Amino acid sequence: MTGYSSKTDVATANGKQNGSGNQTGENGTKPTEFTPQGNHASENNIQCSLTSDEFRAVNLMRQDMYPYEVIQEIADFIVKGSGIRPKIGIICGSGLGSLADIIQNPKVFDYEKIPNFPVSTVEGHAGRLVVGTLEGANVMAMQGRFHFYEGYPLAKCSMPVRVMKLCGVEYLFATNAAGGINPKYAVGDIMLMHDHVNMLGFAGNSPLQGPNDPRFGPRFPALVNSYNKDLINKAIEISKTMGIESSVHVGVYSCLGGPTYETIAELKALRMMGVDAVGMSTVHEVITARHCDMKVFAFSLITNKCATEYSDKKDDEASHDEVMAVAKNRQKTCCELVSRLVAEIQKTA
Ligand SMILES: O=P(O)(O)O[C@@H]1C[C@H](O)[C@@H](CO)O1
Ligand code: HPA
Repeated sequence: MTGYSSKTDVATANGKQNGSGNQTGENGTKPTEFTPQGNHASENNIQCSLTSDEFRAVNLMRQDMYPYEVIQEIADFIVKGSGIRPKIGIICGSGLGSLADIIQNPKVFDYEKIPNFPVSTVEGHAGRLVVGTLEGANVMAMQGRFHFYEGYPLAKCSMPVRVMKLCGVEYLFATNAAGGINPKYAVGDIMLMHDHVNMLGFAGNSPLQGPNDPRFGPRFPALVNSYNKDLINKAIEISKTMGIESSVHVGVYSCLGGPTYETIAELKALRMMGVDAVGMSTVHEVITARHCDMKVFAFSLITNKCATEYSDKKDDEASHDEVMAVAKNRQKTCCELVSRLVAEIQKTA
């Protein structure tokens, strides 16, 4: 979806561009001259030619303030609807939706049916919330996450983490597909995240921007020790028992805004900064989870190798098809790692 603009460049709700401001939309509705209050269009006396429905659609997508009470309502809807108070929340990365398929006695909520919930727009993100049990533990999993490049503000991308918190979740498992920058990483390896570089944060964007509600957490949360060391160590032990320790690493992830994959110069810069894997998600979810004091475990499945030198090889180009194919190939291993770690948590509970 594009933002609204002047009359010569009208954005429509389905993302198509019309040539002039005063035509009839595809659904036969004639755009009304709609001047939203308090935005730059009205301040500069530029008329906005969206229909009121279109304006509402844009506004809904851009909405980033979710008051505590709204989050509470969503959480109540899920807890009542499932009859379960989950302890562990799982976010499935691109192509890793099968992490939710292993949940037993699942109660499934399509995102469209959850009040005030965004919808998934990316291939490999089904758009369902699955609540049930795994290894005897109550869990909820997002089969589909929200990304900044989809047009959602960061606070909206990570709003479901707060929903998890108010459902009772204490542990967040965030997973993602990522490009491997560390030359030692191979496609199909797993990187346990022990830190991140928040590139969107460098640019002044945070899911915690705006008024702080202390019922969630402090105004200025610390982020050192964000990634729970006990869980990382447990995962390393599990990888040994699975016989995959040589393809499991501990490293630093960085999130860029996407949807473009990175240039060689960007990848070189990230490597110099100590980044091992790069993606387009997770960091804002981790920030939101740490803000409300959840324990975080996160890993990247390395779905492609990132070139940090110039060459003519077509192989160097990342593609979402490749990302999805590798994730599909490695889903069994990822599921086993997650199940075993959940079992460990459940054992010590
Ligand atoms: O949701 P994740 O971070 O796993 O997905 C990655 C980043 C983009 O959404 C997509 C690019 O292929 O995969
Ligand atoms: N870059 C950014 N995001 C990604 C990549 C990548 O190479 N692979 C999977 N998600």
